[in-house]
Amino acid sequence: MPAIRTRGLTKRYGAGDEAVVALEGLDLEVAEGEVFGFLGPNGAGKTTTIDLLLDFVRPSEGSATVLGYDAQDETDAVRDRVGVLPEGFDLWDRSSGYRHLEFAIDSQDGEREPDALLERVGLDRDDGRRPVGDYSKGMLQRLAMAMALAGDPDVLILDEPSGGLDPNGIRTMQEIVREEAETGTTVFFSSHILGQVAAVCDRVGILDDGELVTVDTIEGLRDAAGVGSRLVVEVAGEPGEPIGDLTAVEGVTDVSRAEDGLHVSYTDPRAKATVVHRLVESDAAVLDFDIEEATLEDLFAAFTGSDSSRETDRRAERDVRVETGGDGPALEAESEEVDR
Ligand SMILES: Nc1ncnc2c1ncn2[C@@H]1O[C@H](COP(=O)(O)OP(=O)(O)OP(=O)(O)O)[C@@H](O)[C@H]1O
Repeated sequence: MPAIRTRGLTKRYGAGDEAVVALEGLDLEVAEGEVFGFLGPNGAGKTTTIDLLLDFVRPSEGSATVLGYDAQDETDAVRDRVGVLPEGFDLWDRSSGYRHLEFAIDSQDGEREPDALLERVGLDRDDGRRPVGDYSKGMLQRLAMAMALAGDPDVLILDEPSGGLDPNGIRTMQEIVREEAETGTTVFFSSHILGQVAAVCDRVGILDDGELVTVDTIEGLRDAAGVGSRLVVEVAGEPGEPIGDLTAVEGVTDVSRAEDGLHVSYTDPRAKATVVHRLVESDAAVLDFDIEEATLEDLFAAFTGSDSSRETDRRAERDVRVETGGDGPALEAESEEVDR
């Protein structure tokens, strides 16, 4: 039995000429225990899909089940088993984080301890005792994650979970997703940030303008779209190795010269080491190199033909790497700002 199954799920807001088609004939299956990334730009229909799964809105057509329960007819059974971190949420400003968690645990018949949940999301005891009106955006997001976990859910639905989180917060969130998945929880992770989805998801569905464009693994998507990553190598002098020879390296798809250095595109990450090694062996001195990951925009451009802001996005990612001296979550945090 799939954890989530939709058939022809369609949602139109409004009627007649004014109608907005938020979701069009969604057929989707998410397996139990899977971490599924639901990717799409603003307005693609991600939140609408989640609202339909939880019966916050009614479909115009089609159906959905969660853990075998009908989303419209067996809503309580669905909500009892699902933990949700919604995109926008209201909390009681004067109540503490601890109180919110007590309430969330009670209302979901959970057995987890508020302090253990606070610790899990990186909020300490003192934070937990403060009114949430005093919390920063990132702290609120951490608390919302803890509330989603309060009932020990079988399905965890996260709608843009990284909003307001700093790099550490993003790392914590990713760790929680992995830990939950290890215990068999299905995670439905909605985001418009490819890097975050790629870091934790088994498979990804791309939604564009209410329609599911494709479902695949991240690697499968890159292969299918022919969108690889790029190595930018800053060299002093001319590389002795003719450019043509680098294109012969397995996994390399393209090599070109640009102002900031040699651009080597590849679909197989193992190609990087060979390329750098060959350049070092050549007469050129390798001064620096950088890896630019394919972005969500690249994948969208490949799958939907939509416009791409690849260069802006890539430059921003590179700047962050330089500032932080790191990669991974820091890069993702900045990409988020650029994307938003
Ligand atoms: N209550 C509503 N009334 C009218 N239109 C709506 C309503 N809710 C959503 N929409 C429209 O449906 C479409 C899909 O919106 P949705 O919020 O599902 O997208 P999303 O992928 O979650 O976007 P974001 O990443 O910005 O949250 C958008 O065109 C949006 O304007």
